[in-house]
Amino acid sequence: MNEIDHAIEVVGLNRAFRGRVALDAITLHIPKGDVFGLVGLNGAGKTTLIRHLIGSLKPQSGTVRVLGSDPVRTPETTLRRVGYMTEEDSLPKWIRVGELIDFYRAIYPTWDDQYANQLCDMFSLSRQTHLKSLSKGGRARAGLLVAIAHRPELLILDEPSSGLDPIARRDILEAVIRTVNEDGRTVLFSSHLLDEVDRVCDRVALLHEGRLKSVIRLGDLPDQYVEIVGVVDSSWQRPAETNEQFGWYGEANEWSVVCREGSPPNLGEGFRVIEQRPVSLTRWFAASTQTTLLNSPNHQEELAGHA
Ligand SMILES: Nc1ncnc2c1ncn2[C@@H]1O[C@H](COP(=O)(O)OP(=O)(O)OP(=O)(O)O)[C@@H](O)[C@H]1O
Repeated sequence: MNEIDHAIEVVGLNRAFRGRVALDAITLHIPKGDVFGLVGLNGAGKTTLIRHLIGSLKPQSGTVRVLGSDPVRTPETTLRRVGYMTEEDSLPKWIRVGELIDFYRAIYPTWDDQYANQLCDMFSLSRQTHLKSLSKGGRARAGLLVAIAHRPELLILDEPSSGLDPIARRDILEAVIRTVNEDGRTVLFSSHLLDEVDRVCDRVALLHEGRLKSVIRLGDLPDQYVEIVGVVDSSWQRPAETNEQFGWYGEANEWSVVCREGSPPNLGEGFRVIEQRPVSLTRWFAASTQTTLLNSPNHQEELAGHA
């Protein structure tokens, strides 16, 4: 693919904070028109990557192109074509919804008044309401409104669901899908809520400890991976993890492992297969980040949090 086909092109991006690596040689191409998910455990580097995309961090090495341009060198022209919403409740609380809309309207030449009004109705927002009198979820809706009412070519959502109830989350997802469906726009969606990611994304990138561990097309997950579940006897020793077979998970005498389809698994002596099942995004995520999960005393809670 050439440059024109990608909304985001990151090549060899490195970033360290005070000598500590946060992004390690990230190379990632996100095709135009995709709804693209970014997942990873806390501290994996998702927000740091996104901050490079919106030009708030300059690459220490490597290159970042957003809609074909460098967001650090040409922020005005690049960022006008981008919508961005962060997990932080960062909008000024003293402002009214209407004033917030007028402010963003002045920035973006492509602002769509009719669409903004529709979004106000959809998100039950009144222009007169002060942001401080809205709930956290209400302010998140206002943040989403001003991120998408200029119909950006690329919408970047960093944990847009934090603080939202499930109904509000659905609103956000529907708005995301609507935005994308129009004219092949691109969405980059960072989230810990894997069921949401599963529902809306075409492709998912997994960041792990600052590295890009995998990029998968969600539709390919059932064809590419299988989970093998079995019971083990006392002689069984857990085989080493490989690129083809990873994410051993279990306790006592019942264990499972995620395997790439087509590669014969090495399950070890004393493992009796009781089931083969498709791999869910949550299980794939847990398997791919297994080192951390197994090492963490709270790995069950982490799994539950990502379910
Ligand atoms: N401004 C900063 N100064 C120092 N360290 C930072 C800074 N920003 C991020 N980091 C570190 O970089 C690493 C990646 O952080 P980042 O916020 O990108 O992770 P994340 O995947 O977005 O995490 P979360 O899911 O918790 O939001 C972490 O170790 C974090 O502590």
